[in-house]
Amino acid sequence: MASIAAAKMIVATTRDFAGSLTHIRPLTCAAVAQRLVPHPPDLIKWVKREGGFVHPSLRIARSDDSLGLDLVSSEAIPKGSDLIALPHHIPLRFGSDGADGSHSHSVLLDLACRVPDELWAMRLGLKLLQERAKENSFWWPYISNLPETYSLPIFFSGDDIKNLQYAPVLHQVNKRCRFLLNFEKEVKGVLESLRQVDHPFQGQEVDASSLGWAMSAVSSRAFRLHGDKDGTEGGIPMMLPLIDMCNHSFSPNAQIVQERDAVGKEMLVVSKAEIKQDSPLLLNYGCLSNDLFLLDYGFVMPSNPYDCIELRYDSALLDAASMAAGVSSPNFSSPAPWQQQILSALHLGGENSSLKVTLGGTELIEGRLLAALRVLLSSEAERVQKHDLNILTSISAETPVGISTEVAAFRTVIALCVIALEHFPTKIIDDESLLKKGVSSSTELAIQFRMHKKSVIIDVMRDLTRRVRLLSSKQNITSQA
Ligand SMILES: C[S@@+](CC[C@H](N)C(=O)[O-])C[C@H]1O[C@@H](n2cnc3c(N)ncnc32)[C@H](O)[C@@H]1O
Repeated sequence: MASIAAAKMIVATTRDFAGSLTHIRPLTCAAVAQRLVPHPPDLIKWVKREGGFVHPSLRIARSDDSLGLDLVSSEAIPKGSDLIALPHHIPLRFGSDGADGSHSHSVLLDLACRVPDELWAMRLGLKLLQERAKENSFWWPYISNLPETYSLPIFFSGDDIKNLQYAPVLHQVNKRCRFLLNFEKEVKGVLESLRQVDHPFQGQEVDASSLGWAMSAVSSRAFRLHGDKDGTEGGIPMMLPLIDMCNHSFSPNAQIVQERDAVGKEMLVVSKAEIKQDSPLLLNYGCLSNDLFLLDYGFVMPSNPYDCIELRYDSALLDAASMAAGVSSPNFSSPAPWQQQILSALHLGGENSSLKVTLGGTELIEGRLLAALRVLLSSEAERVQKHDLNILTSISAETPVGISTEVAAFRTVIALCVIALEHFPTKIIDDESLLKKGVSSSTELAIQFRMHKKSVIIDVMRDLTRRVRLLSSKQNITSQA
């Protein structure tokens, strides 16, 4: 696969690049938590010098849980306290300090326009690379404190990409690697004919590894907050120096708020619970699946309530699963016209269909899949048609088309889970013994990722088995009465 070769190439050249754009000090040692330079300037002092506020008991420290660096409080801080305030000129945005009408800025804009929307991090990454290359960049005290390398899967070896064992994420990794290789060519094509004065990267070479570094720095650290014109530009990505030293938790003790001051927006971090002495400040990066945590941030969350597995709605697969579950003559492949109509309304058939469905996460069974199962496993058109889609898609709507159809639907999903588990080349027990043997950090991350995916499937099976038992006993009581 070209993409895996790309990933290997990126791994091989990341360090070379880190040296090539470091104009202030050479990369002779990466001992200080592998930051871009060995002894970067004090970020807290820089923020204060620039007019920001940093709570006096905060300091940057090496995380106790090996999560890189974090921000720790040396004393207890009450709930509702201001912790950090960044004046509007400190965040690094695509437009910051660059909309100067210069040719180099329009070259940067032209390159940014070639990046697909879904890879928005690369756009801000171009700005970050520009500032990294610029001598006397205002943001150098921040940039020099960024990690030198990232644990995102685009930097994994080919074997570790395969070790993920999960097709939707393998697909995404390959897509991103392919993009970086193609974009390298495009960027080189644009830059080769430029005069030094128009060159957005001060004449320095940019390749797939430097682009990958910048894209990863942004995807793992940028926050998508409102722009200057409230509401109209929601979700503008910005890098927030110092604030981005906070690690992630689903039970955060701090949150970001934006406040308007005389000159623009101020970014504030306030405590949303008491910060205990010697505890890290924790922000919630979002209610994300492990796919996104891995692809964008390079870590996975154990017992992640938002993690799920993706499946394709495939009638032949559903027929097979249903038969394996003991459902007699399922007709997913040959729905009646009234069933076909509901499938179209669910976008699981006909034009504009979107066949990706999920299991696990907060929904247990994606509503569209549940509705399709309820509809296709029932032969009672009238009974089904009297419900609207809100009811048919809701797992908390109790057996809207009857207990036996509900049981058949849940059994079919359990069989789907068995099929999904069989697709993984290893079992959790094999993964555990691999981890015990000791493996590289990227192999460990890949193995943890696939173990969590398998746990999601097993949890769905457990939950549905419990529901089937409950429904079956209800059915027995009703038939005995
Ligand atoms: C915004 S930065 C936080 C500061 C970072 N620890 C550092 O050393 O610069 C996000 C990165 O921190 C790490 N991280 C944050 N929260 C984590 C968590 N809950 N588990 C594992 N790694 C985490 C990941 O490497 C992630 O890409």
